[in-house]
Amino acid sequence: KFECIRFIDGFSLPPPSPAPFLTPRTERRSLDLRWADGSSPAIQFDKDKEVNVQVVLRCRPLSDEEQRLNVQKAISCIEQKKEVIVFQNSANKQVEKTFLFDKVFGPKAQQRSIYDYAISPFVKDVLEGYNCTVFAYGQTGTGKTYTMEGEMKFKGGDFSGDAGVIPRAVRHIFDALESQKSDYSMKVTFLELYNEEITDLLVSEEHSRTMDEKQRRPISLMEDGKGGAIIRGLQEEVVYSANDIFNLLERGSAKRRITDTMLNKQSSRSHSIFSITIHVKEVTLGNEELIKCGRLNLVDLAGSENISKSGVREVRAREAGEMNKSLLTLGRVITALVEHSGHVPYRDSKLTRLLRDSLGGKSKTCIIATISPSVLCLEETMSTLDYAYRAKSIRNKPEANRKVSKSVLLKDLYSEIERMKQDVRAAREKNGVYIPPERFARDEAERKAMSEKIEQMESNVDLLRKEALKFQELYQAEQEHNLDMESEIQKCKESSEKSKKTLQDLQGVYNTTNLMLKEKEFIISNLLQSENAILQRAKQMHSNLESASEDMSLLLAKTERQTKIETENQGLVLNFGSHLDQSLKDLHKTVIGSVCQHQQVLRSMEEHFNSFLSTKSEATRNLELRIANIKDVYASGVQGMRKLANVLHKKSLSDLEQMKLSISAQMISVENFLITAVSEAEQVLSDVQTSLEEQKELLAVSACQQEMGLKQSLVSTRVISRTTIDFFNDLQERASRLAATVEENQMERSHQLEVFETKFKELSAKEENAALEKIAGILRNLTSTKDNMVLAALHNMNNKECGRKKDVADRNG
Ligand SMILES: Nc1ncnc2c1ncn2[C@@H]1O[C@H](COP(=O)(O)OP(=O)(O)OP(=O)(O)O)[C@@H](O)[C@H]1O
Repeated sequence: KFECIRFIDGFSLPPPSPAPFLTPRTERRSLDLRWADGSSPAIQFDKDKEVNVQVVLRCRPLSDEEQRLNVQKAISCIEQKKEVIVFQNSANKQVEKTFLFDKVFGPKAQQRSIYDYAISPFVKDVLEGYNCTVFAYGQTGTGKTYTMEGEMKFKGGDFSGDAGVIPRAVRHIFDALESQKSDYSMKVTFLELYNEEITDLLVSEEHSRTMDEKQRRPISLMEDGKGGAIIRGLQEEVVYSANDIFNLLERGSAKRRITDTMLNKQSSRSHSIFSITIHVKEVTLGNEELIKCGRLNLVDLAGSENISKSGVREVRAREAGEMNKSLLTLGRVITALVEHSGHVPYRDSKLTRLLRDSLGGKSKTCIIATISPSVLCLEETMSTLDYAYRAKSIRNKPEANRKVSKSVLLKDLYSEIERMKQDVRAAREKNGVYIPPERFARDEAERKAMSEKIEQMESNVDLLRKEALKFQELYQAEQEHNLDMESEIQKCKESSEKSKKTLQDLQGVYNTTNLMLKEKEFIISNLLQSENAILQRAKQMHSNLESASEDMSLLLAKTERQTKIETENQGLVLNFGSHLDQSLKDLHKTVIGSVCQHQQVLRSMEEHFNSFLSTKSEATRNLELRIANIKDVYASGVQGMRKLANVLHKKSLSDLEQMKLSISAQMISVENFLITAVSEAEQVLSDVQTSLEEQKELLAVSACQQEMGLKQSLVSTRVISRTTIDFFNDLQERASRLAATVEENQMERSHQLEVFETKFKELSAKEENAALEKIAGILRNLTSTKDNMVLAALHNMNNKECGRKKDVADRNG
């Protein structure tokens, strides 16, 4: 009979089985193994020291087949920089995405390098009493089994260069123990998790055949009530040498379920966990013997695969679905750990229950993510890289297991032996009864209590299921309501878009009106300019008239008639000037009035537009605020629902009553939330409608005002143009009259000038003749005077000559 062995204090390690120095023979026993015990009284070194899960990436080379088909590579590994670059084609562009890991191994990396870097340090930690886990994760056919197991044929106890992590770790552990020269014992387990069922890979065919039905209990995973898991019925094999382990490995791995898929000829369809547990004896100063215990878990996960790509059908497709399900749970656990969510869904799959201590627990963990370089596997490669990259952020708090004194271990062992002896005695003495009555009674009581508990739990589960259904319905109703709200929001958005459009149209109308007004202003300024020019001309004409009146007054002074005409003309001109002044004043007033009117219209329109715009923007702001509020309410509602789901989940495990209370409270809160959301939505709708009504009214008023303004401006423009035309007609008439008068005056003046000219000519001719006569008289007088003077001078000169001649004659003679 195989029995479970109790552990000291709920400790997470297997029981202290005899070390080589205690039991020098191989034995096989069925054991309860405890994993991931949250309450482990382990000795804590660096209690608060958290370390990240180490993530190593390995990219395999292209297979012979892929090379033959000339498949393109989409991955580049830069080992020195610990980077992986993925080349993706998106919208005819090549996009590069880079991922950074703790270590990157390219296609040429050797099995030995990976072991030396990723696993070798764990051997020392295990011998120090730590639990360590290495697991390989990746798409089907990317080299997980190759990395973890590799070549498993051991010739003469030695392995080839292709041997993977497991055989290398085994050899390393034995070498280390030998060099330490310490006493130790070692046990191994090898299990397979297939379709959520655990199979022992170390049970030999012969052994399972000899076991009767009762003895062949299925291996079950049980809660230990402290957050850990117990694998009931898993065989532990005590080993004494590396060769023992190699033999077991060959046997176990041959039993793994493999199949031929399109991606891998020997695809593992299950997750496998190979564990080595080592007890090492340590002698303290007081000569007390302590036992250290460490465990190395080596996990080869099934391939994460795309069912259509891997080409599996029917049974295999279901199998792949199960595999993906447990991997999905693993993904959710990683996400929850990375995001520090309150609830980590370890319990959702056996795989995550087994790996609990390795992810976010007290173990030291290394993940080897494997990928293919092929461009055809890009989608799965990206998913593996994302998965592995996220896992880098998981933090574990490694703790070494408590060292147990040898005496305590022996005490436990003796009590165990005693129990077994009792069993044997009972079997011998009472034919057909295999256990002592006390134990039978105790077991019966336990069984009864358990079955009661199971019944109660089942009824609880039913109730919870019903509650969950209710909440699912509530959630669906809420989702529908949210959809309605979303469509309402969409409608609101559309109406706000329409309003924006109308506003833009109005803006356009406003712009064109502005342009028109500017044109009118331009016309008015032109009119003012022409008015100024007319005024100038009038002034000029005025000055011309003044000069003409001066001329006329001159002429009037000359003739009586001229004076009369002048007076008439002056009267006419004065009359015209006053008329002209009056007309110009009228025109000026009309123009100023029209300009004022235009300006008023413009101002009122501008004010109206400004107020309309501010109201509009206020309404839009309010609308946006309300939409944001609704979104917030919606988000908080969803968050509330999520929290509610979490709370329900937790509560369902412990206290149904409390849960009911919480459910009713939550229901009230959900109801309140719904009522608030509905009233909010109604409020928003009514607000939106009122704002739309207001906008409509504003638009109608603005249109009326614009129409009135335009009509007024049209009327005033017509008045201006009519006045201007009248004024020009009047001006033309007056100008023609003035021209006629001026012509008349000119004719009169030219006649007067002609008369004046003839008279002047006559007078001047007379004066000229008189002057000529006078000049002739003067000249005559002057000539006679000169003649007389010449005669007198000649007489004088003759006298003087006669005198000189007399003198000369006197002297001579
Ligand atoms: N780094 C590598 N170097 C050489 N060959 C490799 C490498 N990685 C994988 N291979 C080869 O690729 C094939 C598939 O590898 P393996 O069976 O280990 O993939 P797997 O990820 O375990 O797939 P599955 O999930 O289907 O079990 C094997 O023939 C293996 O020898």
